[in-house]
Amino acid sequence: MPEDNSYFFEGVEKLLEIWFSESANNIDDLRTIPREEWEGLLRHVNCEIISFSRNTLIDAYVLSESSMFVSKRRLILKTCGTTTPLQCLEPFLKIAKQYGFTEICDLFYSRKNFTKPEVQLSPHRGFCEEVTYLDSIFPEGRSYCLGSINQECWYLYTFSKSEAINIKEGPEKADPDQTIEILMQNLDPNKMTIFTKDKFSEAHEATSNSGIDQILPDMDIDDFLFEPCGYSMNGINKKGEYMTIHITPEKKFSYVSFESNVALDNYTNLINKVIKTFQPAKFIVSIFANKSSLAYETMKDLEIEYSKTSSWNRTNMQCCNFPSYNLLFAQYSLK
Ligand SMILES: C[S@+](CC[C@H](N)C(=O)[O-])C[C@H]1O[C@@H](n2cnc3c(N)ncnc32)[C@H](O)[C@@H]1O
Repeated sequence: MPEDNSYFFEGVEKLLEIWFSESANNIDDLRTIPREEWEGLLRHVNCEIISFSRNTLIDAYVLSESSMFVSKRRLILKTCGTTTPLQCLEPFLKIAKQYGFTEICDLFYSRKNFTKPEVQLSPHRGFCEEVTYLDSIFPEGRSYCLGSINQECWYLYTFSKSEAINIKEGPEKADPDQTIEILMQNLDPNKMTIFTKDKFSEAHEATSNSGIDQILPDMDIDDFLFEPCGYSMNGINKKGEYMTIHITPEKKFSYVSFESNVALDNYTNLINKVIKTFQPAKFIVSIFANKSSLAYETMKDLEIEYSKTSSWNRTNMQCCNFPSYNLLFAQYSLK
């Protein structure tokens, strides 16, 4: 790993998820947007495609800074470092329109607080700047901060068409949707050496040695090991679900993120598996579920309060009810 004392990499990602309403003819598909268009959009973000995988339901891109997933009417763009994902929003909406998608039904932009906000580029130099930028496109959008504003927190901006037109019950027949994110910091240095070129020359060796391939075993994995260290993977399964893991192993600013939209009625086992695999000293969990999701009812009672004999302290827990989604946010640190 780099010995240079001044080197810093911001592992914390900016996560943008956009859902379009079904197009007029019902057959338009974001996956028909050609690769050159995506490459052009990613130039606005300051990152590039380094690997690609797909199945019949989802296209998955590993990026130089994290990942992008494209399905029929949903885009997920997750980028770390000093990337500028909001810079591609307007050009993307223009391109999506040319491919039949004129109306956004849900938009989520979220991120944890940065370790070094001062190195970020506009419009990401602070959450207020990000909100001002998003509000200029979505005057009906709303912004939130969960956790502690003066310590660790997680920012969220949402826009929902049902909210904008004041339909209190939300969309009647939305596709089931849920997303779990686990953002981990201060990781076990021994575990982190797995994600260096000193230890393994091939990404698949790091994937199997760490146990990443056992977290959700039905996923087809596309993985990448950076020089001299750093790791990214996308997994996709036949149901069109995805998982993605990104690892910044450097001891001074270690960070790992796990994200998936796998449908489960209870996420406790998955959270336990992820935590065991990476052994962080602190982490936050967020779970979104819409009304059609298996998780919608159960997540309110989700018991991610580890037993008294475990080594985890839950330092925060908040639940929010949005018009069409429930959100659970919890923060843990070692006792
Ligand atoms: C892109 S990866 C994963 C980032 C992810 N957001 C995370 O969870 O940390 C970042 C790690 O790869 C390393 N790295 C090495 N070469 C890189 C490159 N060309 N671009 C981005 N990161 C690189 C960084 O130092 C860092 O440890």
